[in-house]
Amino acid sequence: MTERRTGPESGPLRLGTRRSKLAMAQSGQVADAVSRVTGRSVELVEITTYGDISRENLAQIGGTGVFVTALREALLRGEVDFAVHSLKDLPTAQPDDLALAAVPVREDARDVLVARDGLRFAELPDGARVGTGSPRRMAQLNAYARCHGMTIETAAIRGNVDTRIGYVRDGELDAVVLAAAGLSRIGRIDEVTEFLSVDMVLPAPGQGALAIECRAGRTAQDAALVAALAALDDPVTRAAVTAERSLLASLEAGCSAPVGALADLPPLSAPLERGDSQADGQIVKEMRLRGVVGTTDGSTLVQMSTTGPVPETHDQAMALGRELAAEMLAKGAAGLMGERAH
Ligand SMILES: NCc1[nH]cc(CCC(=O)O)c1CC(=O)O
Repeated sequence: MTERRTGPESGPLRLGTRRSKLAMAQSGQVADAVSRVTGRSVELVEITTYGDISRENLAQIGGTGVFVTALREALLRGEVDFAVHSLKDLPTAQPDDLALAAVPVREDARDVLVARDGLRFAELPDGARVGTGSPRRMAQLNAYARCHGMTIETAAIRGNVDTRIGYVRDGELDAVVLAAAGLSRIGRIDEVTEFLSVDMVLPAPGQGALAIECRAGRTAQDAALVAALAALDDPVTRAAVTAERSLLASLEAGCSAPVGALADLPPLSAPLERGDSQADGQIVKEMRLRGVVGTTDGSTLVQMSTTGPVPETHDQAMALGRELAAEMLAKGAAGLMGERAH
């Protein structure tokens, strides 16, 4: 932009961000991308959220939205122009006055193990203490352990990524489980001792994806920003995370419930491209949605998947999630979520 004007439409865009190292890293990356597509400079505005100051266990404070509410309030008060969230931390219901302007290309969605002595999960000794505060991770790790004759003890931890890895470095725990995307964004991906296969641990709905949120276009300026940010949207990632979150919402589970979900383009037989299949001579892109619900002790898991054409609209993506949820509920999924804290 060469023309200089005064007023909010020409000054720097203000990006509301949490202060954690992970939030600052992902906000910094998005800030660069936003300046590239809008031609405007982006200024980071630090905001403290309840999730950052509370010492309570996430499951106890309710999970959904603790990291997000303060950022949204700053948006609605007009103190910032947009915010970047880890998509997995967003409540499934989208408020009318805010727009999910872009879901950029997803990073590695997997969970990873950071263990002492370079150990993989299957190499952990009996009684190993594995840190994770996530009922979803506990359920799937405990189920894997039971299946393979291992005994592990899960320890509910929380805190930022550095703090969690610290429990392994100082010998308090044998291993911790984290999201690959988080480690990669703060430059600590080299410390991973195993990338956990999604057949072993399905990630949280939306894991590895970011959400760029701004005010819904009530004013011309807001509408212009929504339109400009759309350049950073990846339709396949958006369809995948929409289906995953629809599954979560249809299971009526909060983000701290033991629900894993992943939608991707499944590999099919050569010579077709990844994610393609042939029907009546036509190439049809397919998306596979996998879901899991379990008890945290891993004694019962309901794990199912469904495949359909890659959703082209929001409603189609929502339908994919709803359909899988209905099948999972028919197999008893609801009874496994009774451990929710609220
Ligand atoms: N629950 C906290 C949180 N929110 C997003 C990430 C990582 C980044 C992502 O999943 O996109 C993490 C840390 C973790 O689960 O290890």
